[in-house]
Amino acid sequence: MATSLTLIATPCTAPRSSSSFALAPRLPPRCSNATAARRRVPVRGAVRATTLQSDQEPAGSGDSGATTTKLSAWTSVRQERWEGDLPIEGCLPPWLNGTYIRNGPGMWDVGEHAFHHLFDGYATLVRVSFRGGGGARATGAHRQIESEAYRAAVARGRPVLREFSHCPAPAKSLLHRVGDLVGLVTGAALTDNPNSALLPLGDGRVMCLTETTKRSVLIDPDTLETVGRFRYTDRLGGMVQSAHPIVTETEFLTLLPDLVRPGHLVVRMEAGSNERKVIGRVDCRGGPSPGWLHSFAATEKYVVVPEMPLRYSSASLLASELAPFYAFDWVPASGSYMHVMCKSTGKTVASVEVPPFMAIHFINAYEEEGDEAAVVVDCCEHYGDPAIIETLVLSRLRLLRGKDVLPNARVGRFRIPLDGSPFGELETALDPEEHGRGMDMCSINPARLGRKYRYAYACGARRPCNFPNTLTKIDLVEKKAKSWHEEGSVPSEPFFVARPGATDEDDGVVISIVSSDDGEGYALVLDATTFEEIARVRFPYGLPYGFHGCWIPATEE
Ligand SMILES: CC(=O)/C=C/C=C(C)/C=C/C1=C(C)CCCC1(C)C
Ligand SMILES: CC(/C=C/C=O)=C\C=C\C=O
Ligand SMILES: [Fe+2]
Repeated sequence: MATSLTLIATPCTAPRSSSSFALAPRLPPRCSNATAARRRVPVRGAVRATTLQSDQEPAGSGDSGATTTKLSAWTSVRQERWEGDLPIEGCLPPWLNGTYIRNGPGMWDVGEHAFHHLFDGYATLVRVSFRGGGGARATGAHRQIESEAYRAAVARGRPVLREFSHCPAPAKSLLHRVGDLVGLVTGAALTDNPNSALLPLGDGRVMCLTETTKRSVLIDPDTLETVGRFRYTDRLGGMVQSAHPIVTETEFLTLLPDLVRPGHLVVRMEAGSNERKVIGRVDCRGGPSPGWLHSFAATEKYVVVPEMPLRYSSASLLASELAPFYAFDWVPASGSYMHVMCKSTGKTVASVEVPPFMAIHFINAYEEEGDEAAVVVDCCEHYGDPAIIETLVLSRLRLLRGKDVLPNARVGRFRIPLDGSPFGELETALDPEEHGRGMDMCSINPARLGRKYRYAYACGARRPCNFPNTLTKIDLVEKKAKSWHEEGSVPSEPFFVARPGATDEDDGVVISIVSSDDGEGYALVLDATTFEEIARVRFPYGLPYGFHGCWIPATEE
């Protein structure tokens, strides 16, 4: 593991104590916001880079009521590559040995171009490696993923490929227009910006991907370097995929939406292989194209394929124009469905109509046996309303801090009967007031994947707010939630890491990266049982928001 500077951490101090030092980054970060000034603040002999107030923020808009904000969550923190030792406040558990990496957008500006939507940002990795116990230490790193989309944008000073909310202007010459058309039909004009999932595969490789099938990349989890392309040896084709394959030690399961003949291929790839094999195909029931499928769920025996009324817009993709929801149309009359495919036979064993739903992230699913055999599927459900997509527009995130404009969300629980009934149920798993009616960016104990489970960790809301601002532990049995909140701070997905040898479902820690109101960035470690803070590990500068994390346990030394 490369580290650039000497350690000045003071392990096992009280949480939030400031008895440790920030270190100078190898390259000082630059805030891309042209109006933001920067200064270097000496901290006990070391230096800390701080983003000063951006005038994009209206006075008095912070949810702390302050007139200024230094929050870095929605700013491009320009950091091609940074590595360093990180001071620890609090006490890391002795067993916490390994690397947490988070992927997400983090660079929303290139040249003169400023992206419009949270999902557009170029993929940015942030790593914290922990060694707990007596000689506790933590090291950090921050690096851009070198996708084709990112490299081309940096070279040309503007985005070149289609991103989530951005379509490049059509070419001027006839010859180039023909080139554009070929790019649209083949999918070559789409981004490969892999800012969604970060997947340690069963064979040790670490993959980053987005929803286009164009290119997924492999990264080095120590240096965060982009080491190459993940090349599939099959010829399954297609333009889009789920951003959240379900990965275990032995396999990689994913869904490939078919935009031509509306349906989904359910595919599996064995650990160590580069070849996806088709398990089966599910036809869509509503039209005119498959529902957006950012994630899905699976039980031990079945794969659950969701079909919601926010549907891919083929016209938007072929004409390189934005649809009402960027690449999607909201078609409520087309209905909502859930399909269940048996993993071993590829047969669809249930296909039911369900109440209208809107879900980006599925939490988990499990089988219920007996006379009323069913598949239970949980998701972060936005009350069948696609408004959440618009909530994630960057100007709204920056300008509406402290305004109560975050749409309500809940833990939606589907019950899909396996007896041939035509309808499935959708209920609210616990009173949404328990988590402030905000709910997204979830994780569970991976040992409970596809099995009956009790706890989910997610971002909830302390209102008023325009974005989820708490970390919440949901108890689906007691129907209660415990929350962590810090005024004005934006925490990212709480990621559960089990204590080695644990048998209780919540025996472990939860890690999140927080961008705080005072411009700081730190990794927060909560005790997953009590949901109390046990440590924070500070970066010497503020960090941008990010989506999803992963954990790579240290190998024995
Ligand atoms: C990060 C996240 O939650 C979602 C990202 C989705 C992306 C980048 C979607 C990209 C797409 C295009 C650029 C055009 C084709 C359709 C679609 C896959 C939505
Ligand atoms: C950040 C987010 C939704 C927040 C809703 O409250 C969705 C991110 C999706 C990418 O993985
Ligand atoms: Fe996601």
